[in-house]
Amino acid sequence: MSQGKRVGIVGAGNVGATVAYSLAMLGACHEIILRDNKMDVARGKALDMSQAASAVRSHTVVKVAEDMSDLVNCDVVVITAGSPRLPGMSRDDLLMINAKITKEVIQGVAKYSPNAIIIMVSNPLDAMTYVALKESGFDRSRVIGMAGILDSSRMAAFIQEKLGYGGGQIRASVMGGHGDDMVPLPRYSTVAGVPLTDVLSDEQIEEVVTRTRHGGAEIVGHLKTGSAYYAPAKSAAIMVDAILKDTKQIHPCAVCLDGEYGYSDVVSGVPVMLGANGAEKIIEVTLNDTEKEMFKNSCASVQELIDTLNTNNFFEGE
Ligand SMILES: NC(=O)c1ccc[n+]([C@@H]2O[C@H](COP(=O)([O-])OP(=O)(O)OC[C@H]3O[C@@H](n4cnc5c(N)ncnc54)[C@H](O)[C@@H]3O)[C@@H](O)[C@H]2O)c1
Ligand SMILES: O=C(O)C[C@H](O)C(=O)O
Repeated sequence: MSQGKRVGIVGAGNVGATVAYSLAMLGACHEIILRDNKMDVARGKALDMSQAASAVRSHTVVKVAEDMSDLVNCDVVVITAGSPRLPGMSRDDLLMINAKITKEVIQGVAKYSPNAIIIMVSNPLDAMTYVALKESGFDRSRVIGMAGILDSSRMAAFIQEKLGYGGGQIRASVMGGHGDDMVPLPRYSTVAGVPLTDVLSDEQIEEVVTRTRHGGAEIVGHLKTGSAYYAPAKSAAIMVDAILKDTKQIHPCAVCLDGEYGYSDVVSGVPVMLGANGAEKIIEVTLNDTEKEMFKNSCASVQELIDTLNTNNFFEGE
């Protein structure tokens, strides 16, 4: 199934290189093409990874794109180009700088890999997914943002830490945008099938929810020079693998809504069925009034960023 598949990765920094490494170790595709402005860094990492793939007898080869035109006929392209935040910054502070980079690289992707499925990673994630959608002109099913798998995994890890058991058996659920007002859903979270509310107190659940919302900043605070990359990269690799293998499994992903949950023309994180055609189906789960209100606030935050781009005539001339 994965034979002959080609994955492009734009941005060979911490996240991009780790996505590439993860895919190469899985043997998820035949070729990975790394593109970064820092050509020598990309070259060095591609060589290093191809040698690691060889060590584990993986058929994946990792190459470098001299420019965007080498990113031709990719099945999936992962976009991690852009600045990460530093301590004291919010993801939204990256809006204008990363929107410019996203615009430029997406135009290249649309030109050279017109049939690709784009997985956005750069922050602020939901707004960058919106930019990628508009700049590519692709159907919304082919422009998908990575955040929900990461945020849910973080929530699961924090639940495990609180409980002291259940690792690998925890299914946590997070919807909404990838910002401080994301929507962790304890009601849809379980430990080996047992509702979270049966094993943690309300107070403990609230602590998990708050820590999940600030999970990215917690790591930025420790690293100081950038943001998380192991869990983000693995989450993106899971999406790539699901698409290449046409698994039809459901993962929380950021997509442009078109009436789902009562919203349109705004990107938010929702459960999505991933397959060979990208986001093949959006699942609408039942939210109670409190959850609906949180989802509404989260969509409003993403909408504000889109409005800022429009106010700055970012999409003008298209
Ligand atoms: N969605 C998420 O959950 C999530 C998680 C982690 C990081 N991120 C975001 O991903 C982005 C990358 O993070 P990182 O830690 O890998 O940063 P990084 O600085 O390590 O890597 C970014 C890379 O992009 C490259 N780049 C910049 N402009 C480019 C261009 N026009 N063409 C090609 N390459 C270009 C840089 O040279 C650099 O190597 C950041 O915006 C970060 O906030 C998102
Ligand atoms: O926190 C960040 O800025 C990076 C990423 O969005 C994350 O959640 O780890």
